[in-house]
Amino acid sequence: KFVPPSPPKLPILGNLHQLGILPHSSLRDLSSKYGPVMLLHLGRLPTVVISSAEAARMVLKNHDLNCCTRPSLVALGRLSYNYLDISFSPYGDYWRQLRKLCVVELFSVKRVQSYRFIREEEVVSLIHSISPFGSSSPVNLTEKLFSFTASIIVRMAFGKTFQQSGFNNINDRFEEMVREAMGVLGSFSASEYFPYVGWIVDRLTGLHGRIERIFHKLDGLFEQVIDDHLNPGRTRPDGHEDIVEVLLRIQKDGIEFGEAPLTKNGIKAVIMVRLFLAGVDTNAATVNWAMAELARNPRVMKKTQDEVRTFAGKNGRVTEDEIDQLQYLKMVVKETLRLHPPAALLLPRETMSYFRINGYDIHPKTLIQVNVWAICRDPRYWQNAEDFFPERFSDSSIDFRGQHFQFLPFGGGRRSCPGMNLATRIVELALANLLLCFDWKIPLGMKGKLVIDMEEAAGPSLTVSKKTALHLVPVDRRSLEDHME
Ligand code: HEM
Repeated sequence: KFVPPSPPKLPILGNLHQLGILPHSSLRDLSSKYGPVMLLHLGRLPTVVISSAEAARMVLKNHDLNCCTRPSLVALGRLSYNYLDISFSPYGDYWRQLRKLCVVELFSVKRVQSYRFIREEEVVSLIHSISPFGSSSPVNLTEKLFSFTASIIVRMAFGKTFQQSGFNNINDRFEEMVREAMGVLGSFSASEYFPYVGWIVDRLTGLHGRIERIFHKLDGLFEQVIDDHLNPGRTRPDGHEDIVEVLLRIQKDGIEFGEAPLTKNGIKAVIMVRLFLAGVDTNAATVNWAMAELARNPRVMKKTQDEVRTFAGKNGRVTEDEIDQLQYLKMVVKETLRLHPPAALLLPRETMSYFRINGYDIHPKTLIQVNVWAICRDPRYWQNAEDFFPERFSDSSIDFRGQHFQFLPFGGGRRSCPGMNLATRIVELALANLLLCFDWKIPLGMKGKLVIDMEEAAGPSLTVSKKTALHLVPVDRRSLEDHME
């Protein structure tokens, strides 16, 4: 028997106490001692943590089929209507059908292209919201970016903004709802880890109540949206088939998902988990980290701005057509995803059958976490790994499409992210326009210094975000130019 190395564990808790407040970082430290294939016991759950590109290749390529199901975790189960969503559904016919739906319908090149006008309109609103009159006080970019990505996803999914849908009150609470949901999804639920008694702990810590509360809030919203779509007098403000419409059409066509047509809960699960919980926060966090890195790296900021201002934005805005000219900006996005992959440990997988990695036995029903955050900062693959240096991608074929195992911000294999194209379009467009329209300054901090805190937010969440909101001072280029004329 060849069991992967494990750190010493406590009775009952196993290694849970060693995860710390930033599990990806604690796991990197542990793996430097116990190796790239390490076995932890999270309560009763055996978990293999992968921390090298070679081992990631084994898991996501060579043995992808052995470990491409997802574990049935409590919070994931509730928020995905009992695993009816694509990301958390077990591997099988239902998942395969949903995955096909994503590739062919929801995130196909054509569909993503058809929502281009939404992204371009929302980027204009973002720019207006930052500086309508060229004022130069600090803005909370984190907040603005969240509203920006949320508006895009809401319009793609529902065909309308919250205001147009008559849900004015939702807009303000939406960020809170998404954060709450991401929090419970990333929480360690005791029911998972401790058989028989775990559920009592979850009730005592309030996790059970939090899951139920957030589930009902979001469920009520989606119920209203679906009813609204079923109203025969409904008009399309955006003039395009939105995602709820696509899902209702597929349901009506009676296409089988597993053994039955898509149910209403299935529709809600797809909108809930995939669009809202994965589409909003990940994109917002990426643009936010990119702006934070640029603000503290003036050389890179200037070089990116020069490129954007030379090759794009002749009409005052960068359009999606122009993005392909912006090769350096694309490297900036890659470098951001390398240092700050929003899903630091990917989404958990579970093994379905026995296999071996590096000579170690991996048994069925083992949780697999790939620490892409650690791999992306590993000096064995990256020179000056902690530095923000986009040029490292200039003469390199490395990309994030799942074939380069040292760089997997979107995962790899069968369960890799199908929203990758949409995500990169949103991120690149936002960044290009923020850099075209404004120069950015760091506000003076409490101690009179120009500093940006790059700490990661502790606590449970599926997305690694910046701990403190990013405040920057926008200097409106157009007002500067007007002033000079
Ligand atoms: C910067 C933005 C994003 C990042 C970094 C990201 C990253 C990821 C990662 C790491 C996974 C898990 C891969 C694995 O387990 O191997 C994933 C899964 C997934 N992502 Fe994304 N994602 C992003 C944006 C989006 C968007 C915008 C959508 C759609 C609106 C989306 C849809 C999905 C879906 C459906 C899955 C589940 C796939 C499955 O289990 O079969 N993602 N994503």
